[in-house]
Amino acid sequence: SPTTSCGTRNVLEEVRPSSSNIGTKEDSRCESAPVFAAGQSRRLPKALIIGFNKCGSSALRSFLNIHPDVVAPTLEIRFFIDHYSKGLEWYRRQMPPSTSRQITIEKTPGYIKTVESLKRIYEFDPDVKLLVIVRNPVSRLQSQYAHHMANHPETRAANEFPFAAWMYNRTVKIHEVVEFWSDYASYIQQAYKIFPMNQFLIISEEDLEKDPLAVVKEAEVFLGLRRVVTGDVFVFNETKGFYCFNKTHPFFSSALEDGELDASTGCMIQTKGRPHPIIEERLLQKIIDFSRPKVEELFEYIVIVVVVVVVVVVVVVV
Ligand SMILES: Nc1ncnc2c1ncn2[C@@H]1O[C@H](COP(=O)(O)OS(=O)(=O)O)[C@@H](OP(=O)(O)O)[C@H]1O
Repeated sequence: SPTTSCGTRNVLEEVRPSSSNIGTKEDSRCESAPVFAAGQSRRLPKALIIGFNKCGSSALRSFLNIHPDVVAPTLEIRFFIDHYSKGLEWYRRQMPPSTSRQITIEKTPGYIKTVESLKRIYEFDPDVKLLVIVRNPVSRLQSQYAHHMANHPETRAANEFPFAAWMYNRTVKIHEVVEFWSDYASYIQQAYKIFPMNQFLIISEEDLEKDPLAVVKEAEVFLGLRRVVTGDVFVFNETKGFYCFNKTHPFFSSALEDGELDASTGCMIQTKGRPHPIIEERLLQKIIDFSRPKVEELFEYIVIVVVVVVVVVVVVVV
């Protein structure tokens, strides 16, 4: 392994900042004089996964990262939200090394949430490609609940906090909770006001879950990558209940750099793909009813955008 200023750790260990060392003295010392493999350096992202959390954003990053022409830091760097004042050089230093043939993709689902971070991204690179992943609001709420319970084991042990209690035990009304977690449309509209529509790829978690190959192939075209990912890269894991990487595939070695991947199974780590709670019928119907207008708004908006793009293409061609 190449030697770095941090000692004898290899290049990949050296470039994976942990949440505890981002921006710390040790981190900058390690990055001040790295020795990379021939032709490698840290490069700023050409594409960003800007939304949405609990929608499969990590699996999307990890599945794109298997492409030989893609590198991606595992951590959410949150540069355009929390670290902007540290400057672009700091941001660049958080990236893994890449060759000139590779593109860097960074994932921070919170970027889509504020106009300020979107404007900063535009200033950073008006041509940057933007990936957005959305999900059925019911599953997104179940995922958020599972996340909450995993982070509050004391309530889980007491078994006193079922999904319904989590939904109702708040200062805001349940319809507001549902609307908040189903509102993809207004954030996407907000982003469309800053970037041209052709810079977005909107993906659904359901598609990623059912057919990761189709999503990765779509992304290859969108990102201008070589079309090299084939069906044998992914394999459905019955125990996990999700598609995972085929550990015998030659591309798997690049997936191993991903800190959210379980190398022994080829699947995403345990915190990705937790069991979801069963929702009692009446509450489920309420969630569906409250979320439907938001989802319809999203679909109407996406359809309008598709029609506009088709009309523009036809006009240009004619
Ligand atoms: N292949 C594969 N493997 C594992 N998990 C998968 C996969 N595809 C999609 N998902 C779904 O990703 C959900 C987690 O979403 P995020 O990564 O966006 O969550 S986070 O916001 O970063 O915490 C996660 O939600 P939970 O099931 O609630 O854990 C998964 O349902």
